[in-house]
Amino acid sequence: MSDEELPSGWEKRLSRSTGQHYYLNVYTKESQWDRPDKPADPAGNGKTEGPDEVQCSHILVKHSGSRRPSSWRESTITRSKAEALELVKEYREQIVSGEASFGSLASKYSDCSSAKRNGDLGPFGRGAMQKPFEEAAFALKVGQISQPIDTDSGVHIIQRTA
Ligand SMILES: Cn1nc(-c2ccccc2)cc1C(=O)N[C@H](Cc1nc2ccccc2[nH]1)C(=O)O
Repeated sequence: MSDEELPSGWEKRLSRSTGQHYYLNVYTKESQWDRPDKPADPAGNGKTEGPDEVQCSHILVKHSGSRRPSSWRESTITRSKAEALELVKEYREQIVSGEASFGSLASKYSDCSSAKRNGDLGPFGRGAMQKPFEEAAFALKVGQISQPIDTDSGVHIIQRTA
């Protein structure tokens, strides 16, 4: 079945962070990686509580096992995952204690290109980011900072800003 023949109620989207396609149920805004083989259920199963979109900033510390162990800060990132986790924990402590602001540490230390915007990723919906990041982001209240989150990109802390 070609893509034009997607079952009704589904849209094919491209994930900015993974470069993979995913499928969005236009009624419930639920997303899935697998191609749907039947029409979208308008009722859904109520899983999509909470907002359609959130806005977050993050600090990403990459490591040697990251999907792309390179960033604007370092052409070849060799730190271990354990070292990345220690750094992220230190940054979180500095932010929570008031010693430093989230944006200032993101702009200096985040291995994501969003560092140029003080870590701001802009608003995003479900299906746009790697699943562990998405789940953590959508579980945050505005202003809250996550515990360290592992994705294929590295170790993150996330602050929901809207
Ligand atoms: C998802 N995304 N948005 C931006 C971004 C947004 C606003 C302004 C500039 C860059 C960069 C990225 C991105 O994938 N960056 C990757 C690292 C990365 N991997 C992520 C996984 C989840 C969320 C954010 C993430 N950032 C990179 O620079 O190697």
